[in-house]
Amino acid sequence: MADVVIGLDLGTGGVRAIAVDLQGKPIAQTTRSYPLLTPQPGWTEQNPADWVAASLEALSDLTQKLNGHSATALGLSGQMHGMVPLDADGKVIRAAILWNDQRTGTAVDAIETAIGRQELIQRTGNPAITGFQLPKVVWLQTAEPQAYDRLQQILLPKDYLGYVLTGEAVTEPSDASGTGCLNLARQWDADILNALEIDVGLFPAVVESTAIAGRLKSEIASRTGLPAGLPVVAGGGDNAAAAIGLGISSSHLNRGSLSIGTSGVIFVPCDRPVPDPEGRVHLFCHADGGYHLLGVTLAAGGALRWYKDTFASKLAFTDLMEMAERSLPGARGVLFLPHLAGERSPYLDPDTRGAWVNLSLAHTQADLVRAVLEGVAFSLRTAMEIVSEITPVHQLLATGGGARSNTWLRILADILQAELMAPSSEEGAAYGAAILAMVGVGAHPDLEAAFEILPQDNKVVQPQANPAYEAAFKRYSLLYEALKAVR
Ligand SMILES: Nc1ncnc2c1ncn2[C@@H]1O[C@H](COP(=O)(O)OP(=O)(O)O)[C@@H](O)[C@H]1O
Ligand SMILES: O=C(CO)[C@@H](O)[C@H](O)COP(=O)(O)O
Repeated sequence: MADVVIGLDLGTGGVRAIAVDLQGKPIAQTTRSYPLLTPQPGWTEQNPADWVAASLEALSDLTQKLNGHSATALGLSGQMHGMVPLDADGKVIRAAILWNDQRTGTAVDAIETAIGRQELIQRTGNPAITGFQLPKVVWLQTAEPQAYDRLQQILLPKDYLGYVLTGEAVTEPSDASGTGCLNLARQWDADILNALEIDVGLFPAVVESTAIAGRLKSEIASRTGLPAGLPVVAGGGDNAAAAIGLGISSSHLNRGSLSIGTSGVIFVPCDRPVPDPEGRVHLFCHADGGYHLLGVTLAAGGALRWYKDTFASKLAFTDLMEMAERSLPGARGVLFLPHLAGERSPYLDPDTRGAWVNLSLAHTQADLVRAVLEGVAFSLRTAMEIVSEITPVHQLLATGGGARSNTWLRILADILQAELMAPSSEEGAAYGAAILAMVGVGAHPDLEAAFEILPQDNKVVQPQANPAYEAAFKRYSLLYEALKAVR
């Protein structure tokens, strides 16, 4: 039977593992979920042990579905910006703090005071941002000094999993650039770290995204059914990996991606590092050696999951989509500000919160849930307008759990006024991780060659003009400032 390559994405809601043959065809996939911990308002954490258990279960389950195919490599992707603190024995010191945690506002102020906002943007592409890893390290220094004193290594979520799988601790530029202390030359910025009295030795070596990070340990092989010594490729942060899986690279400009995961993301590749001077959207390294801009809505799919868990726990996401169809474009006047976890683009405000406005006795659940879908789209349109000031984008390939819904894709296309292309099978970042691994082990000579095997059967959603959305977007754009007064 043919060889396959495995891609594993350590997402926020759970892990997805996929086996892909060398012609790009998905052969099997598995998922496992794990809990999101919120020990205090605005805090989000996960236990790395839960990631490891779920990943090993998913890999073992996947191995049993290979039907004679043999795995020849494993590529990694995962949620960005998390902090996994390890002691001298490589043991986890405390729960991981995640990308959408908002406890580090004071640390952000301290970093910008020490370095300067514009200096940070010029060096790293971004200002200090609460969800990034560096503010978490600064927070640990003062809030948990005993833990900080034990610190010997700081890893990102997917890189911690790679460390467990191979014993090697490395990272790669697309994820590392989301820490806030990797400079645009793809090196840890010693000046920034020295100014904050943080030892640069705490951070792992940076290898290329297609580099072999290590080889599967025999104890992991016995627990998963994968071969000992299997090459594990460094991979990419979830958005860069998802973009690679869609063939989005710095050598094909004006074609970006739209991811509706827990977060909502507009990803636009660029061939040179041009930051937003106000830092309203991110500039990160891409997994192809180039760069990309990223507009982020922190609670996108996460806002819909919140709605489901809070108001409709017995319904499936598909039921909620049908419900939204029973309302009208513009949600019959109801607006939703999706700032349930604070917000990144464009406000960089950890303290902003979500809201429904313009409710009346005539409104129904259908209007409320549609307003959530439209509010996420309005938020992403705000980010896309900023990204387009720097590099125009005409086409977006859609990925993430939300891209499974034709209802949400239609709303997104009409509000973003962009042509959306959705792959027939929504594999997301895990698929891109498999593509990176194929290049890493030489199954394809480079990414351009690997892009030739990507599925082309995308569903196209052309934007339709809708005055209701244009009027609603004008009102939506006033909400953030209007609601500041009532916090
Ligand atoms: N059938 C669906 N229709 C609409 N939205 C969906 C559907 N399935 C999942 N979602 C949305 O996708 C989100 C999960 O997307 P995913 O890419 O798996 O997230 P993550 O990588 O953050 O774990 C869910 O929170 C939900 O909001
Ligand atoms: O913070 C960002 C990007 O800057 C998020 O994209 C996280 O990487 C989480 O991704 P999802 O779990 O929402 O896919």
